[in-house]
Amino acid sequence: MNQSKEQRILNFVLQNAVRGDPCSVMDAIDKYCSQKEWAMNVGNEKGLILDKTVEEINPSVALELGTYCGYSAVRIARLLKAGARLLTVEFNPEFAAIAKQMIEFAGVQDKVKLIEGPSEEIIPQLKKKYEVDTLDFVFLDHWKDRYTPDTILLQECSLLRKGSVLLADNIIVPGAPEFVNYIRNNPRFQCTNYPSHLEYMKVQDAMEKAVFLG
Ligand SMILES: CCc1ncnc2c1ncn2[C@@H]1O[C@H](/C=C/CNC(=O)c2cc(-c3ccc(F)cc3)cc(O)c2O)[C@@H](O)[C@H]1O
Ligand SMILES: [Mg+2]
Repeated sequence: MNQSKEQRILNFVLQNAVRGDPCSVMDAIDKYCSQKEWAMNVGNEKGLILDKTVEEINPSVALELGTYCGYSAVRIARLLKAGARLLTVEFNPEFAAIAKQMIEFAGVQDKVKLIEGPSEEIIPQLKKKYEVDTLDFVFLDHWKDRYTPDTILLQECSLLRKGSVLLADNIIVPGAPEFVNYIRNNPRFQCTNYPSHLEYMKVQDAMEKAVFLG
C-alpha cells in the first residue's frame, strides 16, 4: 500500500531533523513542503505571527483544534514555560499517529497532550476529563466551517475567561467568512487581523486574533 503524503513528511523529518530539536523539525517540514509536496501546515511566515502571539500571552493552558501532522503543535509547545501544556485535538487517526511521532521526535511530548476525536466531542470534556479550568490561548486551524460552532461551544462550556486569546488561521484562503462575520460583530471579542501569505505560496492569507472580553 503506497505511503501517504503525511507519512512522507514524517519520514523526511526523521531522516533530516535532529531528535529533540523542535526548530530542526519545523525547518525540515517547511523545506519538504515548500520544495517537494505542499501541505497545510501553518508554515514559517504565519508561524511567526503564531510565535509572537504565544510569546505575548505566555499561556499556561493552550488548545489547538486540528493537529494535522503536528507542525503547529511543535511550534507552540517549544515556546511554553515549564509546567505549561498544549492540548491538541485531531479526529483523523492516521494524522494523529503521524503527529504523535512528530511531537515525540521534536522532544516536546511532555508539554503536549494529543487528543484523538472530533472537537465538538472533546471540548465539553476538557474541564472534567482533562482538568482544564479556563484556556489562555486557542489556535483554530481545523475545518473552517467549524471555527464558529467551536468558538460558541468554548463559551458555552465556560472555557474562556476575560483575556483568553483565540488565533484563527486561513481567514482569506480557504477562508472562514462565517467566523469572521461572527467574531467581528460580537461585542464580547476584540479582533485584530494579521495579513500574511498562504503557507509556501505567494498567495494572500491572514490570521485573526480575537481577545475574549468576558
Ligand atoms: C470535526 C471537527 C474536527 N475535530 C478534530 N479534528 C479536525 C476537525 N476538523 C478537521 N480536523 C483535522 O484538522 C485538520 C484539518 C484542517 C483543515 N485545514 C484546511 O483545510 C486548510 C486548507 C488550506 C488550503 C488548502 C488548499 C488550498 F488551495 C489553499 C489552502 C490551508 C490551510 O492552512 C488549512 O488549514 C486535519 O488534520 C483534520 O483531520
Ligand atoms: Mg491552516
